[in-house]
Amino acid sequence: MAIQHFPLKLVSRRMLAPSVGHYTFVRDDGQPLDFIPGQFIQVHFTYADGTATKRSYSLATIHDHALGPGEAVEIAVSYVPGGAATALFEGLEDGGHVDASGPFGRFCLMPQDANARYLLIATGTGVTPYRAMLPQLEALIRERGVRVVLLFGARNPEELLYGDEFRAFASRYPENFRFVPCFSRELPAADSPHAHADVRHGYVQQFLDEFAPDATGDIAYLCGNPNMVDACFDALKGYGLPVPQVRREKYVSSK
Ligand SMILES: Cc1cc2nc3c(=O)[nH]c(=O)nc-3n(C[C@H](O)[C@H](O)[C@H](O)COP(=O)(O)OP(=O)(O)OC[C@H]3O[C@@H](n4cnc5c(N)ncnc54)[C@H](O)[C@@H]3O)c2cc1C
Repeated sequence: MAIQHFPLKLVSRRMLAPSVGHYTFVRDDGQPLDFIPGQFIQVHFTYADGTATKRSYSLATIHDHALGPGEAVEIAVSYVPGGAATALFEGLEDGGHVDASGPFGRFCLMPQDANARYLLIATGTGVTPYRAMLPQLEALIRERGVRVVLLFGARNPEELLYGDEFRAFASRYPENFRFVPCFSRELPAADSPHAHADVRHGYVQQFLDEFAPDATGDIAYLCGNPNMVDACFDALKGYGLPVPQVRREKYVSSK
């Protein structure tokens, strides 16, 4: 897929969590934007001294067809205190523009994979590639009965990004899709919709053992906080998963 440079116009923004915004853009040059779920775009801007810089954002758009001109290009932006891109996104009004390029990356489901199960692991906005992948996962569940465990690390229920969507998907495919939110600080209240049997208290890497990672049947995807990605990568190697079966996307700043 050719990398392109294009303007994005902000259509709307809503808060997913106290410091995470879901931004809906459209490509504003009349061209389509195709991408493979799991890929990301880069947003280009300049620091106050005029130096050019860029930041990467995974595409969150649920991808069930190639995006035509004018169709939503969605990303989730985590606000980082003092962050340069954070300031840009916080100050952006509806109708405002950012300069973008993409799509980039290979953190994608591979058509040749014949695994029995996917272990999808994320923290924070690292869950957005898996949102984009939902239609592909649905097709794999229907076509070859693949099983999926989504281990999603958040500090508390407020930060469980797209939690309702993943829960709805899990209830549609109870035999195949397990949604396991791991709360590091605060568990949901007993009457919260997030308080289901699969909720765990702790960090995602603490719960890998429960799912018995297995080199013969599993492919793992790790996305988000670099420390989490490294910890899970080491743990999965310890279970015997070869490196090509552990795919990683670390959310590091590209200053
Ligand atoms: C492939 C890829 C995909 C990414 N996808 C997303 C995405 O979908 N959504 C998203 O929000 N981010 C994503 N990121 C991270 C994103 O590109 C930025 O790095 C992040 O938004 C911070 O940018 P900033 O300019 O606001 O902060 P910066 O100006 O880069 O950083 C300001 C300060 O905050 C620290 N910092 C930077 N990031 C974090 C953090 N996450 N937590 C705590 N402190 C931090 C820095 O070390 C620095 O001290 C992705 C990164 C990569 C490499």
